[in-house]
Amino acid sequence: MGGRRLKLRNKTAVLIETLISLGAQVRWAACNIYSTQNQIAAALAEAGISIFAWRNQTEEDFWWCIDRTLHSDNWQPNIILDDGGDATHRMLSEFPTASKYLKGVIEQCVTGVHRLYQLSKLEKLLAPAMNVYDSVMKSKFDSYYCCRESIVDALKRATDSMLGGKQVLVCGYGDVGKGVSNALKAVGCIVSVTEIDPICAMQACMNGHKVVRINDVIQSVDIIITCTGNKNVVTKAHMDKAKSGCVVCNMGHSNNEIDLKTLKSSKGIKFEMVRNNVEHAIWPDGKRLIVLADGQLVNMTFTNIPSLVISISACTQILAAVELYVAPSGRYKKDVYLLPKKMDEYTAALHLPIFQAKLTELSEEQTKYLGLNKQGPFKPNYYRY
Ligand SMILES: NC(=O)c1ccc[n+]([C@@H]2O[C@H](COP(=O)([O-])OP(=O)(O)OC[C@H]3O[C@@H](n4cnc5c(N)ncnc54)[C@H](O)[C@@H]3O)[C@@H](O)[C@H]2O)c1
Repeated sequence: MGGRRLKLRNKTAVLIETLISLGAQVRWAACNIYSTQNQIAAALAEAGISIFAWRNQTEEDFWWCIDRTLHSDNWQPNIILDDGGDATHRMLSEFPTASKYLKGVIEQCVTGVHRLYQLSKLEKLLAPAMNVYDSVMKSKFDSYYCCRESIVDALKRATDSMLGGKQVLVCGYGDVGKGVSNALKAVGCIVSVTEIDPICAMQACMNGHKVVRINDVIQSVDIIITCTGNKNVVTKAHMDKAKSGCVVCNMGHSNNEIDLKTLKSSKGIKFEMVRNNVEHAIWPDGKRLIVLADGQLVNMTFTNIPSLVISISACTQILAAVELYVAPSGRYKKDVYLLPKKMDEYTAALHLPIFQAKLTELSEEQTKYLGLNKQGPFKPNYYRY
């Protein structure tokens, strides 16, 4: 099957193209294809990849798509590349016998990673699992560097408004929140941050952001962006208090960081679509909030991921998949592993030539002095980049 080229460069396309070029058979299920994914779905279909996804899926549709991907027509996947853990959990609950063919699970999202560690604690993992979300290259590029650039682009495309001088509330100051806050500050926004973790809160202070509680500032902010990976961070009660014209959007993986479900089922609040993926929520007194992308990832909805980030993510995931697939039995148990440090470094090294970057080589003397191998790994697993 190798060698087929897809016409489009998106994360899924590059991942799937590389997998098929390695001889893998691939099935893809997605939850609610975003507008930017329409073309990619068409390209995948054209290339003969089985896709189970469409827009405006119901919950039932979503599980049907995952089931077709996991177990139908004598299809037995031996590697799951998951994004959120739904496929992994479905395999466990619905098709435990099919999982005997499973050599590994690769998880790329923080929510899915949490779920993997929970399964591991209960000794319920079906196969060795690799947490690529926390690999340095994946997390820094997908979460920090990419979000730092794409939030400005997404807000501009969605609202066509000036960002300078706007009061922005960023909920969560992990890698995504850091990228978002720092980018918006750089274009002149006045950024406040909410955090539950004192270390991240201190980091926000050190970068010049005010650390606040949502209730204390909600009445005055112009833009609210959730980046927590948590649920109901912005509630209906918060939105009741927000000022008219406030933009509400989410950068986290799940669409429940903003409680739009309650808002949409509230009597008296009307929703009006003003353009693709931009809605007004209208209160009986005429107040309007601008809700972007129906609470889904705002950057993914309005912009495309840069090819460098795609390449790094795909590279990390493929290396993890190959490692679990070819590992001799016994190397990995039914547990959750981080990507071996050497592979993280290898991913970085492969991308350095793009920037004409030249690494310094350790001398023999320095190698001995630091107690390292000349070819790496250059840092211990606990090193914080
Ligand atoms: N939009 C994108 O392109 C993109 C890219 C990567 C990750 N993500 C998603 O963004 C989310 C955040 O990712 P991350 O890597 O920054 O995770 P992270 O765990 O590093 O950061 C999340 C932060 O939110 C804080 N938090 C949790 N609950 C909170 C609450 N109620 N109020 C305030 N702060 C709270 C946590 O303490 C943490 O510091 C995840 O859902 C992730 O999947 C999105």
